[in-house]
Amino acid sequence: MSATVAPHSSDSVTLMGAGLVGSLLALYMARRGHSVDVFERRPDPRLAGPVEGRSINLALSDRGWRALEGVGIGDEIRRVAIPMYRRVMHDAKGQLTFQPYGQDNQAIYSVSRGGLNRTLLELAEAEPGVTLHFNQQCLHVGLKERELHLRDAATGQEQVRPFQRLFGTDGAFSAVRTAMQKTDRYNYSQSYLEYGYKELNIAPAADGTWQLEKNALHIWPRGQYMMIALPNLDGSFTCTLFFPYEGKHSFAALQTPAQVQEFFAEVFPDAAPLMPELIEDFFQNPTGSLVTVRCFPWAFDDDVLLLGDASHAIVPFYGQGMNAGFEDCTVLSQLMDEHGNDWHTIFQEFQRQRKPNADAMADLAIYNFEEMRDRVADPRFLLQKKIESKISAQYPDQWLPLYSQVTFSPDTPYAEALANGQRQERIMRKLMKHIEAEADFDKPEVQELVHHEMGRIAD
Ligand SMILES: Cc1cc2nc3c(=O)[nH]c(=O)nc-3n(C[C@H](O)[C@H](O)[C@H](O)COP(=O)(O)OP(=O)(O)OC[C@H]3O[C@@H](n4cnc5c(N)ncnc54)[C@H](O)[C@@H]3O)c2cc1C
Ligand SMILES: NC(=O)C1=CN([C@@H]2O[C@H](COP(=O)(O)OP(=O)(O)OC[C@H]3O[C@@H](n4cnc5c(N)ncnc54)[C@H](OP(=O)(O)O)[C@@H]3O)[C@@H](O)[C@H]2O)C=CC1
Ligand SMILES: Nc1ccccc1C(=O)C[C@H](N)C(=O)O
Repeated sequence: MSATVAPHSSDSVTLMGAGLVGSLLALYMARRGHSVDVFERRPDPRLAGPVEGRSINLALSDRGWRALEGVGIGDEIRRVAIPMYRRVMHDAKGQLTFQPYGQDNQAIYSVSRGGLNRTLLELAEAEPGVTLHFNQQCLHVGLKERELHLRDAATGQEQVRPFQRLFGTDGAFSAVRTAMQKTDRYNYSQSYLEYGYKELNIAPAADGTWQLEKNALHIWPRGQYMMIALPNLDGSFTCTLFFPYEGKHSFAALQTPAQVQEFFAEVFPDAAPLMPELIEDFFQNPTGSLVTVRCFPWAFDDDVLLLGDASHAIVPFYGQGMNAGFEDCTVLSQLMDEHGNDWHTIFQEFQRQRKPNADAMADLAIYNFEEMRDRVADPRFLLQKKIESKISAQYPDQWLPLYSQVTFSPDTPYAEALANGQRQERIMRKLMKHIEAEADFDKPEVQELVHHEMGRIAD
């Protein structure tokens, strides 16, 4: 798709945060002819090199692709993205089972966070009217005065700058949101899981190839915890251990190199030999916390709007946080097409449309953690998924699995996907009482029940 959107105006806009959403939004705004100033607390990642131990790669799916294609950069990113067609589950004996994500050619894509961010910044900076200001930490926002209080992280120098219209894309711990939280009747909640995450690494083989199936997302489901691995272009995999902070199997219980080595050899026996730097990684990489942030409103007057994690930080288990933030950019752009310079309507409509979807995605993300760490190890669950894909093949217009609605259906709002998924789950529970094997799907009583339920969905 080609670069889009005719400019409507040349308002001056300010973005706080040049992460994934901020750098994409800068491109969207610049392509509309706005002059754009972007402030970012970190140094320019194009000069600083990769930051170790911080979500190295991400799963990009259709909502994200749509937003990238909206500014004409889908193909460029696709060239460096690795398709993952299925889950591969590793049991405690190293035996494998498989679960496809969708139809034959459907995949989620592993992309480098740093690479994607750098590409977006490069493209944004090449647009006329875009100025990137790195090492600029927002200390405070004067909402009523329309002032930014910034500190230069390199020199320590502080400055106050006016803004005309501000977009808060400064992530889960947003300073722009902090300012809004101090306004009257502001709703805010944050909820931490009792789990943390640690990024580890599976090395490439000596010839630079992948030591596990390349085009898959790998899961070691262990009931109360799990490890996952996503492929990188250099033949390595980035693994993430999602693990309780406290308890028998927990970060607290693994204090010495010997304890870590022994634990991995026992519970991840096929992965441990592929992780030569396990001990260094485990003790040097930080343990990240996992938080869901909900807040409302997202707009302050017609002057300030939150997007991305700043307004809806979710736990990472569906691989949708960035995708949802990119979808924010798509929706905002559509609203700008519809309403021109009427920022009041744009901001109000944006938060009205997006808030229920962000809330639904937050719930789905928590739900997927249980599925990934526990249910995928259950043969009944995998059987249910096979039966569900048979229903979907038989009734393609009436039944799309929840995972596909979230991941491969950018026209289906998250809230609608969640509601459909809950209804489907109720039907599957009824059906599975009659099913012991895949072939049972063709039994007359099962077919009759499926037919009956489809009739009710259609009504
Ligand atoms: C372990 C993990 C795995 C994940 N995996 C996936 C995945 O597979 N797929 C997916 O879609 N999502 C995933 N996510 C979620 C994804 O990382 C986020 O949703 C996404 O990064 C949000 O983008 P953002 O631009 O809103 O925030 P960020 O990417 O965090 O960007 C915010 C930017 O603002 C800057 N900033 C912060 N505070 C200030 C300040 N005071 N002043 C100036 N600048 C500031 C930050 O330095 C940063 O550059 C994952 C998250 C985690 C933690
Ligand atoms: N939903 C979730 O569970 C999580 C989401 N994320 C998202 O992932 C993306 C990348 O994150 P990453 O680069 O690793 O970010 P970091 O974890 O490096 O966080 C960036 C900054 O946020 C502040 N911060 C970090 N953790 C906390 C906390 N628990 N409470 C208050 N402030 C905190 C710190 O600021 P300072 O140094 O000033 O204290 C830190 O330097 C971001 O989008 C973030 O929004 C990140 C972690 C968890
Ligand atoms: N990127 C992630 C990061 C952390 C945890 C999960 C993911 C996933 O993408 C999971 C995938 N959507 C799945 O359902 O198998």
